[in-house]
Amino acid sequence: MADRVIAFDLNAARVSGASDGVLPKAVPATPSAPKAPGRARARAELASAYAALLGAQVPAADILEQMLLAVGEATAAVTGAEADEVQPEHIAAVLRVAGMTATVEQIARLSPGQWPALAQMTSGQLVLVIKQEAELLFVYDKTCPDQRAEVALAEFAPFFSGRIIRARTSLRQLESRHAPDTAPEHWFWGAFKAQRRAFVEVALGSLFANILAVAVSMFSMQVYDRVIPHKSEATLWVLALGALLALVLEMALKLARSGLMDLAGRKIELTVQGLLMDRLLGMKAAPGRRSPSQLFSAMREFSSVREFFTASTIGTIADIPFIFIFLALVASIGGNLVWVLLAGAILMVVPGFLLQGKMMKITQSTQGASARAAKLLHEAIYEHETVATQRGADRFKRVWEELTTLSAVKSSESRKLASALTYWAQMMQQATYVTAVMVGAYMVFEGEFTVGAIIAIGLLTSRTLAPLTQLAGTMARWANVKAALQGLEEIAGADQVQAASRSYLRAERIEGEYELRGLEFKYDPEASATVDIAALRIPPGQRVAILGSNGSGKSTLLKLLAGVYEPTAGRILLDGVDLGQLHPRDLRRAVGYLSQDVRLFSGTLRDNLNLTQLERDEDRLYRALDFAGLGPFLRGHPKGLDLPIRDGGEGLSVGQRQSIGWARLWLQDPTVVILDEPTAALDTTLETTLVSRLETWLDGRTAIIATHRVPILALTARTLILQNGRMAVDGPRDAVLAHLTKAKAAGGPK
Ligand SMILES: Nc1ncnc2c1ncn2[C@@H]1O[C@H](COP(=O)(O)OP(=O)(O)OP(=O)(O)O)[C@@H](O)[C@H]1O
Repeated sequence: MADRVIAFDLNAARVSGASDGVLPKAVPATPSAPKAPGRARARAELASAYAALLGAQVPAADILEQMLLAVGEATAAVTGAEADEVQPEHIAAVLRVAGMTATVEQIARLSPGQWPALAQMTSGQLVLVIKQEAELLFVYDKTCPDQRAEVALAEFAPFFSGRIIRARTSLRQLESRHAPDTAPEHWFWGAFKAQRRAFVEVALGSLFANILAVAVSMFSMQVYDRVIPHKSEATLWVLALGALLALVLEMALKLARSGLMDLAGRKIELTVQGLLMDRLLGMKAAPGRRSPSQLFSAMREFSSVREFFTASTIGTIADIPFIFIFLALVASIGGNLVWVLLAGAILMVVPGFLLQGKMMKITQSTQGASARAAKLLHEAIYEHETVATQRGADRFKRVWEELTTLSAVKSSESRKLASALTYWAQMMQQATYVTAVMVGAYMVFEGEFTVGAIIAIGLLTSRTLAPLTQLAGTMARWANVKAALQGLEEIAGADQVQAASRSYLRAERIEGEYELRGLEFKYDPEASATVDIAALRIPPGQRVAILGSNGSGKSTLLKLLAGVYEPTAGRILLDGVDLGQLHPRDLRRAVGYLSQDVRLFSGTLRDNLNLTQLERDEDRLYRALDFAGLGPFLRGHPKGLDLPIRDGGEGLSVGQRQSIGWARLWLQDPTVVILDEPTAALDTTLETTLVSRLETWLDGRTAIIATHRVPILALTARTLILQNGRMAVDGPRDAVLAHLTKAKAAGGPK
């Protein structure tokens, strides 16, 4: 054991490398201890090794990001002290995000059943203990040939704090690993399934509430048939008290039931809303997808789904099965009279079923018109300047009036139909009552029936049919909800950048070698290809400029290379791996994309720079701004990084926005940079300064730049020219430029 390297401080530079089998002295962790910048990363590597031991492949870079997020949430303050803030609780939280179940535990003594786990030493260091055999511990040590070292328990114990982070593979993870073909739960009804326990309780509550509800009709029957003829006051009181008690119990049960339903409804709503937002954010930017305004209004329509599935609807549905209990009761009291009720019940709901198609049509046109109106409103507000200066107000007003008229007419049609259905159901309920009493009266004439029985049946009729009146109202709203669900279904079922059902290749580091094979991309399947490149190779670290006239396909090609769009045909390989195979997280980390139009979001400038929320170092944010040429402006600004960015991303000039794009790119520090006209909005002074900084910053990075600017061209070594999406020229920059100048001088095509 003399030659092993003890890994007790794999994650802290200060004592790692203790060599001769003697345990490092415990270093008390003091708040003033010097910062260890690599420590958070080392902890992430250790957690990644632990996850791998449990069969989950989670790159350290992912864990590091999650860790910084967890630390950020915990401290809520943005400071530079990233390293020492990573506590076992944060690591456990990160392992949970990776899909495991993880806890931090205090253990009294070391026993084999506890491992593998991360053990915290008295110095605060973490050690990955793989297993325990007799008096030996096997600990992870990446410097050993088989990545493990043996340590005697007696050597380990004095430095062990007693705290461990223990993770286990969750059932969900086991399922996805070993039974990946199981059909995933439906995005909406699946959330209901998860609440089935609550629904069983609701059904039980409904059963008892409905049984108790019979009490009033039984009370009336007894009073008319027994109490009144015998004038027995005592019985009257007993019966009345019994009926009152039943009513109070029924109310208590219904209250409890609606509380349960509210809780379940809230949980369902939160799950579904979270899932929809995940799907929306994770959606592939595929051409032909629903337009942003359609997506926007589909999401807004969720409110009608939420309103529908409130306690009252669920209560109505829960009461429906008990109609049969009441009918059985009526049959036992009134015999054939039950057919009257049954016929009434059917007549009450049939129109609701028959008119569903018509309701659906009206709903679709109402929703279509209101979605278009919402889009128009959005444009009128956000593009107000263009509308005003280009004298577009009249057109906007005309379209607005058309849409609002259509939507008003259609929604009033739908309201009329809904009220007609409800009134019909109410009328049928009353008509059934009248018929039942009439038939009952004939039965009294025949001597088959008592007066009490008629009273009881009258009450039971109202009771039996009441849920159906509510059902008619519910059915009138169902078309609306169904249309909303269909819109949301498209969001929930949209192709995702990271599909849950497949596994991706993980790449800790991407060098940046591109290879295009038979690449083709079409926005419109009917039209010719916007990009069509048979073969192209870009070695790692090369700087390539892409030239071409407007609409030649430069931006589209860059989006394809950045993985924003997927090729319609052919392949794009990055470091020999198809872009579609690479894990989206690794791709996004390694490939920086600066689009032509840099977008800002409402919040502060800090929020806009730190979209990942991983940046905890204010100094780094300022250095990024310095790189992008915005440093002096913001240092002189009274609000600095807290400069508010208004709704719609207003608050900075177009050039400043492009600088923000550069600052974001600098913070991301990617190995591949894809830039679309990256200095088009910058003034020449800033462009020159930036280009001089890029000389060194671009070193070792693959850069693919669409540009018309000479200073940027000077940074590149190779020039590609696109013509109608095809590669017209590909060669060394100077040769291509010389050729272009000659062709221009000769008056030929550019
Ligand atoms: N989202 C889109 N949907 C449909 N067609 C599009 C879309 N974006 C671009 N196009 C079409 O694809 C073609 C190439 O556009 P692209 O933006 O790639 O050109 P570009 O070379 O970058 O032009 P520019 O120099 O003006 O930025 C154009 O004819 C354009 O009409």
